[in-house]
Amino acid sequence: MIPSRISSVKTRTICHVGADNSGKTLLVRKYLGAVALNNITRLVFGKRFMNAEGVIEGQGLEFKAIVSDGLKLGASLVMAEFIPWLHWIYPMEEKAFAKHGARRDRLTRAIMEEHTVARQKSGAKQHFVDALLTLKDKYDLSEDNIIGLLWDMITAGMDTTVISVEGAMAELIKNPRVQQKAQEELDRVVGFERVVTESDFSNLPYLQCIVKEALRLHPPTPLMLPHRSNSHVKIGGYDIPKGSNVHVNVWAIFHDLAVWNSPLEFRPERFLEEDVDMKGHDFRLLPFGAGRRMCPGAQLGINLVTSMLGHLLHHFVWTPPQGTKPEEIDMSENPGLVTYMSTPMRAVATPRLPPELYKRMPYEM
Ligand code: HEM
Repeated sequence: MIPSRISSVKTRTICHVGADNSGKTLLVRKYLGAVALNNITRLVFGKRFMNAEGVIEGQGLEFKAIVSDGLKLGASLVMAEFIPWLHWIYPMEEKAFAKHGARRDRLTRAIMEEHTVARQKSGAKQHFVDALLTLKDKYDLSEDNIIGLLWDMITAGMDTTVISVEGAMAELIKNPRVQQKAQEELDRVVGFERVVTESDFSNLPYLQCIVKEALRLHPPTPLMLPHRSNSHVKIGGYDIPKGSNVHVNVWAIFHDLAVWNSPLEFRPERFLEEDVDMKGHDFRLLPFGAGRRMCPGAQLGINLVTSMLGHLLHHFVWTPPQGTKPEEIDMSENPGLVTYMSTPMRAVATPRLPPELYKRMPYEM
């Protein structure tokens, strides 16, 4: 269960892009990564590791190094698991895992201790770490359980949102008609005197369709996460022995001509014509999986992606770098458990709102 404040995070993506970058070619992923990092660490730990100038210091550097090591180690584990004879290539892996785990636990325990002291002084806060520490006795959670849960949220919530927004932005630059239609909706609903907030989402149906269409065309986890069968089953005529690792190829379903009209076309209107659920009830669109191991951060993920896209589109007109045509944007993807675009997207952001709306805003922790 995710505490309500966690599901109502505000993403000030604009603070990271800024009006002073007008006309410059930006590496969009760099800014999205900074927003995702700050969002997730605020939700989980109640901390921003990156300051207003985009500089990461102290605990933040340690945090970033741990995330990056975890991803590298995770990737090698998957390879060795699928091709057992490759195990010999990774002789140090167990030691590396133990070292990584110890480093991660040290940092997390220090942060947990800070929260325990703060809670004793001024009562419970609503960050995920506080929620878990408060529920520790009720649900018999060990410290290791809590550390595991905290890091599940971090690793699962960061790349997925960045990939979704980068894919959507690439499509919006390739399809200026869609970008303009979204901006017209934002101008109508939000106007020119304030920024988008979460309470606007229900009045922005076209923006919501863009989020769905982006997750359909560019699902961040195209094979979902691996599941292991706990008994022998037969599905669609195939025997799946007990203990098999099973991947569901949602990418194939989302691009299937038998399921979607013109599946390769980025056309958010398809979801205005037919409202397709994407939270596990309609098997045509399962970017978050389905069933009891479905993504527990689905609604949070949707809100984060909607908020980031809403801010980016409301504040800026997005075009390809000078001398590049929209159709030249490389949309190929790197294979992996999460699939980033092979070539990080570059784009030019031109401000479209009054200057005061680009100022940094104070935030509450
Ligand atoms: C657009 C964003 C996101 C997408 C597309 C996404 C997608 C997924 C998918 C496909 C799975 C595996 C489901 C399965 O295999 O059945 C998953 C699992 C998970 N997701 Fe997400 N996710 C997103 C954002 C988030 C966020 C923001 C969080 C939390 C902060 C989160 C936390 C998790 C966790 C903890 C799991 C593992 C659940 C388990 O093993 O039972 N996700 N996600």
